[in-house]
Amino acid sequence: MIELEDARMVYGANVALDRITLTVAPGECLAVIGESGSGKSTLARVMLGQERLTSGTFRRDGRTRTAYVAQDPSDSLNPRMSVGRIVAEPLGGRGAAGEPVRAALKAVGLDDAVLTRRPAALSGGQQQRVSIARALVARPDLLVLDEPTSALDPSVQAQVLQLLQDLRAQRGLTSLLVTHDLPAAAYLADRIAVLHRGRLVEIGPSPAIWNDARHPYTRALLAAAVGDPLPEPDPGEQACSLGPYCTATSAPCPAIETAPALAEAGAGHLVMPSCTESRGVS
Ligand SMILES: Nc1ncnc2c1ncn2[C@@H]1O[C@H](COP(=O)(O)OP(=O)(O)OP(=O)(O)O)[C@@H](O)[C@H]1O
Repeated sequence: MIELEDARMVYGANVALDRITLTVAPGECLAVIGESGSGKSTLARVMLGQERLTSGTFRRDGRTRTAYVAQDPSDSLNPRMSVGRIVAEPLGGRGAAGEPVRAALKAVGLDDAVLTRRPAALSGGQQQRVSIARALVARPDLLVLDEPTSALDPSVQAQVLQLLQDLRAQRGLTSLLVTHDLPAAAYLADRIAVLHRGRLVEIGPSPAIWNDARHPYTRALLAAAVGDPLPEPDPGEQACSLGPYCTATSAPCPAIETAPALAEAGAGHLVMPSCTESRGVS
């Protein structure tokens, strides 16, 4: 179990994470979605143990092995190294043509012919498969995927998502998927956490978020994902400034600043209160 409790990360005047409480259960894929600047990458770095929280608690077993798949394989793969050496990196660079490397390549659908090739000789989809093989080779306990398909052609994105889904099923991987791609999150993840300006505004099982999103910000993300116009605000349910239709006169909406943090509860579907609820207006 990996847990964040009341986590805050502050960089100067920027609050990247604000009172985040959530868990990732063994074998679970938790997706974290939100726009650019919402705090997703910061959360990923904390989960990888690369950064310490400003306040709050991060708990995971000290022996947890983590691995990371970056957004753009052309940036993350060393162009001067062979595929075999790249995949062997987490093993200390040993065994570039050894069995673990071959097995990792096989698991991502690549054969031994790629072992001696340089990344530039491969397609974008094959390069991302190489970075997934590198992440898997040392059998991590937690895999962090940062926008793993967004640098790929749309036709290849579906194949890589399918691969990740197959790997989850075969290996029972525990993973954190960071993305702004809500359909990808709904496809791959068991649960989705929605971040806005560092705050957790909604969290729940993927089908609940996809079919029954409650927070106006999540609804706006969904509408954008499927190319619909933004949903009309419901006058009976006033949004907060985190949604597109808050009528608060100051931004960010003071109601949101003081809204209680969501205390994530297992498989439950939790939503940050709207403005009116937060202000106690009936
Ligand atoms: N090292 C840092 N120093 C200063 N500010 C930072 C740092 N890292 C993140 N931030 C700020 O924290 C906030 C959250 O950034 P973060 O990169 O986590 O968001 P994100 O959702 O991952 O965005 P993107 O999708 O663009 O990567 C932003 O306001 C960002 O400018």
